[in-house]
Amino acid sequence: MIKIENLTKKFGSQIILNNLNLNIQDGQKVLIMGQNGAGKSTLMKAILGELICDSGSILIDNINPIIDRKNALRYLSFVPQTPPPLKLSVAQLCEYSISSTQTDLNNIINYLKELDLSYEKEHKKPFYKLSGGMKQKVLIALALARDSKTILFDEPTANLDPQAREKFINILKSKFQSHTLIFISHRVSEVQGIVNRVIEMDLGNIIKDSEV
Ligand SMILES: Nc1ncnc2c1ncn2[C@@H]1O[C@H](COP(=O)(O)OP(=O)(O)OP(=O)(O)O)[C@@H](O)[C@H]1O
Repeated sequence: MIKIENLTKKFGSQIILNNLNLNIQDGQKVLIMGQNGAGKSTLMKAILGELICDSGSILIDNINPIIDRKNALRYLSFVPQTPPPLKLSVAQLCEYSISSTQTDLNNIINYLKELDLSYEKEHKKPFYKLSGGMKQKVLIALALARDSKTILFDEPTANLDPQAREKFINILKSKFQSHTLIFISHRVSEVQGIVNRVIEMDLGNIIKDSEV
């Protein structure tokens, strides 16, 4: 369970997260929406322990991700909005993920295959030379293969073609029913049929929180 209490984050004098309270139960599929600059990515960074907030608390299964990030990250995977410009080859990136998270290479390869990306064909390529959609597929496959209890996705389908998007959604529907999934997206249609809760943010506040 993710438990967020009275979380406030400011950048300079600008309040980005405004005394936010939010509980996400195990197994929930949550979409976080809101206009550009509403604070969605900032909230995700805070959950991942990447950002120290000014006040309030976050607990992930009773672990504070700022104090014990390594332990908190055992339960969390993350697919970022902007893939990092890594010089590592796809194979090296997979090896890194395997060594740091006990992921199985066959799992990664299978998810890539399901998303129509051939590991055989692409594994020697530097990650930064892949197309935007291919990068996204690699990051999605790495996150899914970790099989962590909670997976956070920041605009995961933004670079995917319609077929890959459908395949991604089908994988989540068939294999990740019991996981906690948290998406940031501007479009409900992107994650329709998966999410059961929609949260809308505006200027650092939760302005709507509804079951769907
Ligand atoms: N490191 C930073 N330093 C200063 N301001 C920041 C920083 N990171 C984010 N902000 C500001 O915080 C606000 C919220 O940004 P955030 O990225 O959380 O928005 P978002 O809801 O994810 O937007 P988008 O839909 O555009 O991705 C913005 O006004 C942004 O300029």
